Amino acid sequence: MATIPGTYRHHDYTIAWISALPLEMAAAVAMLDERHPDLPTDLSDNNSYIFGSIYGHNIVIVCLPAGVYGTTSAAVIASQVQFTFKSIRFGLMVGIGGAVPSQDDIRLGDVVVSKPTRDYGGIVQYDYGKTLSNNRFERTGMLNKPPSVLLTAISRLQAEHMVRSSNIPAILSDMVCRYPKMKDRFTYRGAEQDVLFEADYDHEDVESTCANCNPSRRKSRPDRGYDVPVIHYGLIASANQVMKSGRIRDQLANEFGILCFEMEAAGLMDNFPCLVIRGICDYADSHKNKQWQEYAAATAAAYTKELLSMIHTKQVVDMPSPSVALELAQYGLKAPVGTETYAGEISKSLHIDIGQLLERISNYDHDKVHRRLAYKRLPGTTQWFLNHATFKSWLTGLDQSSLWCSGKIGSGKSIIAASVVEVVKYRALENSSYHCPTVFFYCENEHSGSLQAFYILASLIRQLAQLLYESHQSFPPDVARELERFFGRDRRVPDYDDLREIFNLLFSYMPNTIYVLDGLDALEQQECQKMLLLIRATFSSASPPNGSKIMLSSRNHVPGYVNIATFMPWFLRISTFNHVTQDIEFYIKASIDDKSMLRKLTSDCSLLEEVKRVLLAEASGMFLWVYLILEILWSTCFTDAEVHSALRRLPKGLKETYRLCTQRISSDPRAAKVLKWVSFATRPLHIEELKEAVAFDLHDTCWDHAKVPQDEFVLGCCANLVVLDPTDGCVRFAHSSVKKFLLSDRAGHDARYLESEARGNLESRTGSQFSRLGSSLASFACR
Ligand SMILES: Nc1ncnc2c1ncn2[C@@H]1O[C@H](COP(=O)(O)OP(=O)(O)OP(=O)(O)O)[C@@H](O)[C@H]1O
Repeated sequence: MATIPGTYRHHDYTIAWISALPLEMAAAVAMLDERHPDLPTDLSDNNSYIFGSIYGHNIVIVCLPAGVYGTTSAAVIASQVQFTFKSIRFGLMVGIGGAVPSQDDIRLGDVVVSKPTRDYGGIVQYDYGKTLSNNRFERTGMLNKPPSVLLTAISRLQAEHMVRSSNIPAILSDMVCRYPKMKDRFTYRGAEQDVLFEADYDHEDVESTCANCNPSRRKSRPDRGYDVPVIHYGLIASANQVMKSGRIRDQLANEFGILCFEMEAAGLMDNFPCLVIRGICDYADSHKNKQWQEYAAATAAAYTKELLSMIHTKQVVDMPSPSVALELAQYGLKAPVGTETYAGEISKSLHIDIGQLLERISNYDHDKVHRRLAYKRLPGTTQWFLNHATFKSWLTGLDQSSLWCSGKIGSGKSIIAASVVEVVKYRALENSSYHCPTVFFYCENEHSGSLQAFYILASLIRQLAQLLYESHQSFPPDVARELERFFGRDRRVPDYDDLREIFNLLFSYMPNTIYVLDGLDALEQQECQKMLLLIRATFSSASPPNGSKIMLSSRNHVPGYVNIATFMPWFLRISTFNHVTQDIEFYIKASIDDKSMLRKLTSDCSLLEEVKRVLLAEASGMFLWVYLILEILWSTCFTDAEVHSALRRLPKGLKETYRLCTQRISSDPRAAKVLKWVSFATRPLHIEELKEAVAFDLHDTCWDHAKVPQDEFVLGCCANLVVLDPTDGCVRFAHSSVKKFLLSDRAGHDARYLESEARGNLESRTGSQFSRLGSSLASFACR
């Protein structure tokens, strides 16, 4: 439900972030996108809380009382948190821990995340059990696993990190930018300060640092060559005692396969669905000291933030609350998803469940598209737009209802639109906490019909109906009547005019709503005109009707009109032209840093600076061009001379660049296959589906696993024209213009990429009897 500024209540908070030490709490606070005002707590709740949000999740941060650590203290905290915040769905125990270096190549500053194994739920309470007569100690009991929403997010993030580097460095530099005071203590300490001694060599002098320890007893480990923290997934040991012995550490680690030691998790796991994340600050031996604690707390917090970006707020809200979940778990039951949001019938006059009703209005997953675009944004970019005086006056002013963001192809307008949606729907603008109901649509040719006015309007109606229902738990009678007529028992098939009327009705019941529509230029002329006429009729003057506002983003020209400003002159306008240069510069630098982790383009720093300079000068405002050129440079240049030569012959504009990409891949028949499948499947294919589709031909009659290519091949063979979408694991074109280019420029590339042939191929394939492809292939046919 949308939250009005300054009115967060206890029940708005769904995630508890638990820290054991103030320095861990500080790292947690530094991760907040937005800090919320304090809330009063019950007299019986002695905790002190800090409130805020990350990626739209409302989070309460709590710290154990000063000097009181351990499992018992954590258990008490957990029960108080649950008492005060009834909507908390799970906890994140985030802080520092001691590593077991023998289990994995774990270094100080790395992060260990608790992950269940066959025998344990992720945490091993090694001091819990019974002493047997022969003086042996038998560990008993298995602590609960983290909730599945977190385990799924972990898997997704693990997969992500296999294809791209983690966002932790970016999150940490953002932290230092926002909180310069943290720079001294919460940043990387240096590889030379990361010293590991042999497990059986004890610290020489209890009072001092390792200055007196024998350097010859240091374990030599290869230089990693990078300082980005590595994430390790596995078992974490928890007990009420500090682990300060290399020998016992390794003994326990060998017994359980433990990666890390800490002291609180065991107190939480059985009372509270929880995930434990530990930044490594020492090696749990007698040399243990505090030098790395702050940085380790920061890396664990940054990982947690990245993990939260993998989880949608609705997934959390739809989880049963821990008390319900624990109760149901005792009976081996699971709570039905979404019961809290959509309980029962929508009103007496309606005869279907609200969820079913919304699905009937539109089954388009607008939120998923949003997540994908928001995810693409490089942190730190699009800020120029959000800080633009015109944007601010549109968002907060009383006399401006309409804004148009215009710009050329690939200049980042969709990403800007997604940033605006993030700001107004899921978080608040820095220092202004502006939150309001938000309805949005990104025009993408992802599903058949999705570029039609009817389809867009249906999605807007669905979102408005959902917002209205969530705020009142029922519909006004006239709305209920209309919804019943078309989407309830009567199910009359609506035409565009019917939808327009329903939209107008809902619009009038939803004041102060923000509408964001991106990419109307992708529509055919007639469809675009329908949408623009509707927008003009609804937002017919500068001042906002019922306080609602609209932001359109599109290319400069829209089908049927010279541009939006000539059709609706009262629209405020912000052009990306000239404004995105700084973002593009940042994007070039970040992309080069990213790519250099895998392979350095050159070791000549001045040449690398030259690459950056030329790219910035030639990009002419297009992120997309930069993205493609970087791939070309990295996959075709292996000497400095080749880099110099490539820089002199850079393709101008997107068309020339696409042509170069397709020329490079045209000799590879498998690349043509990938392009065909990505083009003509009626829905985006999951990478696993695509790999299978590419693996087999029409003459194949049985499944042969050995033919299935690797992910890297499928993604790498098309010169970055297709990309893996980490939010759903599907493979899509890097941009909608790629498909248009491929279809329009057939003469310029491989003739195998012909629609008719692709159709025939796919149609025959869906009819064949692959054992594994089965249902997935049958579910999409050709357009
Ligand atoms: N702020 C950003 N951070 C990271 N990547 C970006 C950013 N802006 C743009 N990009 C990259 O450039 C691509 C093109 O951006 P986007 O789709 O937003 O352009 P557009 O202006 O909406 O294009 P079109 O006119 O075709 O709709 C994106 O898919 C993304 O890969």
